Amino acid sequence: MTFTDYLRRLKWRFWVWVGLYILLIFGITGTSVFNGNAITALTKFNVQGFLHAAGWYAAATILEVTMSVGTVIYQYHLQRLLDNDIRSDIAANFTRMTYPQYHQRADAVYTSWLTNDINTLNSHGLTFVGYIIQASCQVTVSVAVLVTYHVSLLITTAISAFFLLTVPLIYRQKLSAASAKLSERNERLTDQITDVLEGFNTLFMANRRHLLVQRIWQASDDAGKAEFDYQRFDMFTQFVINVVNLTAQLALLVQAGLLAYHHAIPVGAVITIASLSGTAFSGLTLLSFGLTTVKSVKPIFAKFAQAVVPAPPKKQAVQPLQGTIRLADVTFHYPGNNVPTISHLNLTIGAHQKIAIVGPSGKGKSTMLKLLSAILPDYQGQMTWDGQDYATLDPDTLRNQLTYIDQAPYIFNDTIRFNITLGQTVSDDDLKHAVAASQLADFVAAQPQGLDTVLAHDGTTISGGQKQRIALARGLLRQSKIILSDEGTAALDPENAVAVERLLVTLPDTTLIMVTHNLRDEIRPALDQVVTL
Ligand SMILES: Nc1ncnc2c1ncn2[C@@H]1O[C@H](COP(=O)(O)OP(=O)(O)OP(=O)(O)O)[C@@H](O)[C@H]1O
Repeated sequence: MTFTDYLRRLKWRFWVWVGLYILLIFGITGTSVFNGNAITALTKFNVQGFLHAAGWYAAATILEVTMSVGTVIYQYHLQRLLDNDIRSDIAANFTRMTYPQYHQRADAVYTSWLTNDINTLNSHGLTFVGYIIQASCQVTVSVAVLVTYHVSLLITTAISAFFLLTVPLIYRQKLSAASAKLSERNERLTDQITDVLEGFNTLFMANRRHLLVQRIWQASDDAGKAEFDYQRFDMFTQFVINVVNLTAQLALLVQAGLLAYHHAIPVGAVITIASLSGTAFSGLTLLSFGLTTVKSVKPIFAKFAQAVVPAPPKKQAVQPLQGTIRLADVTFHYPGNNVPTISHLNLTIGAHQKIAIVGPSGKGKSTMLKLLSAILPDYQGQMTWDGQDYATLDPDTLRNQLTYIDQAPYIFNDTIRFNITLGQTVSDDDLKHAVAASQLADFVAAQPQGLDTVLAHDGTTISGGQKQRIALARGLLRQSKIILSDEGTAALDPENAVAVERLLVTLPDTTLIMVTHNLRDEIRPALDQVVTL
């Protein structure tokens, strides 16, 4: 999608905006014409004509003032629609990305796209589209009116217009490059600020808080340099355009004066021509500047377009597991890692089996759960689900069969209810059951608004164990028949951990694959397999 495509999506609204600009230009041109007419009437001592022109002048001024506000208010209305459109397209693209595709970039980069880049699109894109519309109407109407005074004025206007529109082309490339650099530096600014702020607790405990200032200053200075470079080119382009503009206005004023001196036009017309030439050339300046600036947002759309992933091909829907999941000679490398994380792994997991995966840190236990969840598709060897190759199965429907209880569950800045249901509509009974089974009932009862209590971003106001229990409740609520638990009880006290693990290993008709560093004696007898990586 390009910027023009998004403007097309505004349909009739865009033309309403153009209409408001046309009315604005009628107002601006009207004030120039009636101002001149009033002076011409005065030079002829025609009081009635003077008052008549003054009346029209007042009407044109009211139109100008009203429309100059109306066009801006309407622009903000369009901006809201455009921003929603662009942001939801970017977000829709995230939903099509595979897990590795999404994680190619840091979250802060995406934040920058959705905030900094959208702000740039508003300030350099839509605002300047407004200027282009205004300028195009302004130039057309004022030149048309100018020509009615004397046709020779057209020649001076045409020559000046040529220079005004071509000179900035020299700087267009540089401006585009500066805009691309600015966008990239803004990404880095957001990335570095997010990184250092999220490390606040670590820096606080290590008494290294001064790093906050150092890192934020450095990131700010880098982004500031890029902004400075952009504005430097922008202002230089404006300066050159303004010089040509003022020279052209001066030429037209001299020409109008000479025409009046030779009685080719009335004296009052000199005022109108001076004012109209100001309007026409400031219009051309705006047009020239607007075209250059709007082009500078192109790299932002090019960047978004590069990240677009096509809708995945339709694959076979996954049915509940009846037989086995099999891994045959599976090897997996993370991109850029020299050694494989998983090497020639063979494993059979029967439906309803309870399995523990143990092994030293960094051996690939979590990676194995990710392979089983079909979020890491680039492995060698073969994985099958009831005999069907994972590669032929639709990963979304496969994940519908699973619950993944994460090592470090994410808590949204939303209610406890949302954090458990993730927006799914569930019955109160099911919710209560999931809360009780994950040992959360006391915690919920102690909250001021119970399930409707809002939790802080990333659960900074609750304990690690409480986060894990919320993740467990999420999992139990899904009632899926396969549970993958990645150290899902590691943050719980031994008593609660045993209670939760006991619940997991006794869930009927459920397959459990549990990664653990602490295989408890109370749990071991209930397991069908212990796999050591
Ligand atoms: N996204 C990634 N990109 C590159 N390497 C990764 C990525 N995730 C994990 N690794 C590497 O893969 C290896 C296995 O990681 P994994 O998290 O699967 O280990 P683990 O056995 O679960 O460890 P732990 O018991 O400490 O949780 C590690 O060496 C890790 O550095």
